Amino acid sequence: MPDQLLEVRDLTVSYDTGEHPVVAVDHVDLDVQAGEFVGIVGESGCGKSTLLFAIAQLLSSPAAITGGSVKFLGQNLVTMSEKKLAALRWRDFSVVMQSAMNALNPVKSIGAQFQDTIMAHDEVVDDNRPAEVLRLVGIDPIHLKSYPHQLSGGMRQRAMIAMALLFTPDLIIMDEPTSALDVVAQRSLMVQIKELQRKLGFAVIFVTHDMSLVSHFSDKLVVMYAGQVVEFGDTRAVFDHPEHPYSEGLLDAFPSIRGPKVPLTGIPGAPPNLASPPPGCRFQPRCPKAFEDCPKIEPELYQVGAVQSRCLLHAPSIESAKEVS
Ligand SMILES: Nc1ncnc2c1ncn2[C@@H]1O[C@H](COP(=O)(O)OP(=O)(O)OP(=O)(O)O)[C@@H](O)[C@H]1O
Repeated sequence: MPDQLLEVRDLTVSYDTGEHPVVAVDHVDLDVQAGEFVGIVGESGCGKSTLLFAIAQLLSSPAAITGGSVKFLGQNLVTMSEKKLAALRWRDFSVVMQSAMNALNPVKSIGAQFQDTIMAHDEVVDDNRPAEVLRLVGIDPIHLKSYPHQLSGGMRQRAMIAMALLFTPDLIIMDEPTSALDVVAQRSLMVQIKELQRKLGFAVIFVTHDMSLVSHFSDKLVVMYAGQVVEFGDTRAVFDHPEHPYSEGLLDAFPSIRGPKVPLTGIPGAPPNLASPPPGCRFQPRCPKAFEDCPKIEPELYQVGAVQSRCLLHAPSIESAKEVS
């Protein structure tokens, strides 16, 4: 398998809401290598879920991809027929969304739902595979006969992850899979996802609000703000030395579990309305480091050491940034 699994380029998604379309994903680039764990963080409404849905080609009206490409193992999913996509989904990449109760069919047993997924693909699957994947996520295969309501919230999320593993995909896309669980169940599910990832070698794209989860589990970190990637790099590098003032604000807004106790400082104000984002840098109205050029120039992602940051403070020169803008 080639190292480069996913290559997202210039991806733009709009919600057509009439006069002013909401551009929820704005020219996003993202690379995921085989076996990598990529976390995506950002405040509510910054476009994280829309980005995941766009990557998986699961958007529905009024949302639509208005530009860019999503190459998975070299094939552009944006222009692919629904039939080809259906063959790839679950087999080569799978998706686990926020609430398993909504994703699972309440009137079918877990086993029947696994069979439906298997039947939808022309793959030969060992009869024992459903039991095997349930065991992998720590559920007794006896529960193949159970209905979703007979399982706890944590077990339902595990069952969804088991389903996502049926064909041992190369990539699993997860949208806050642990958010409905209590903190202890969250952590144990994350540890299990990480162990499975190490064992089976799949890559993960993981959206969360929880900075402590990404700090422990993801290799790479994407920080989104107002539909754009504002910082990208190795998780450790971003946590140790955030280069974008928004990342800094996000990190300062979360308590450190083991570090010294420091007062938490939130980010003042609220994210902008994406139908009419502020001019220049989208974060400038809330940014403690904003200066006079920030409302005038749209920053690009600039390389700063090992990370990329969309902040004019990192532009090689304001003159060159002006030219691009
Ligand atoms: N059906 C819709 N019509 C119009 N705008 C929408 C619609 N759904 C989402 N949006 C807008 O798209 C933007 C991105 O939403 P999205 O759900 O992707 O953000 P998010 O970062 O995943 O938020 P959360 O963390 O709360 O799940 C938001 O500003 C939201 O207002």
